[in-house]
Amino acid sequence: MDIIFIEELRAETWIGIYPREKAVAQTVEITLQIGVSTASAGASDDIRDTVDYAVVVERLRKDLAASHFNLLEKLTEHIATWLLENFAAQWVRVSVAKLGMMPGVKRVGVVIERSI
Ligand SMILES: Nc1nc2c(c(=O)[nH]1)N=C([C@H](O)[C@@H](O)CO)CN2
Repeated sequence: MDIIFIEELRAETWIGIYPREKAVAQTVEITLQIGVSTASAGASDDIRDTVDYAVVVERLRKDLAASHFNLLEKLTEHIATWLLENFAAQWVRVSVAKLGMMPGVKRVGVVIERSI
């Protein structure tokens, strides 16, 4: 399995179970591993034969700016499903973290793997 990855993407979204989290968008940090054959693009050198990571980042930021979820579990599942349904991905590993939520903790988050 070949992998296209996007690491530590920062995006704004509405996420959390507490009223203060529902009142203001917050930044999440996302790492994606997208399992897709890169053999065609490796041969053709043509962006149309692969997953364009710039397109993934742009569309994901737009999608998340309008998304409201309670749990990181739900947000992470949403991203995994979106990748599998909209790109030529066969497998994805999605990590979503909140930053500085608690004193003495750098990140909290969820990592999932899904496949078609
Ligand atoms: N397993 C989870 N635990 C918690 C979540 C979550 O999304 N998944 N969320 C919260 C709050 O929204 C938290 O981020 C506030 O600090 C608490 N626990």
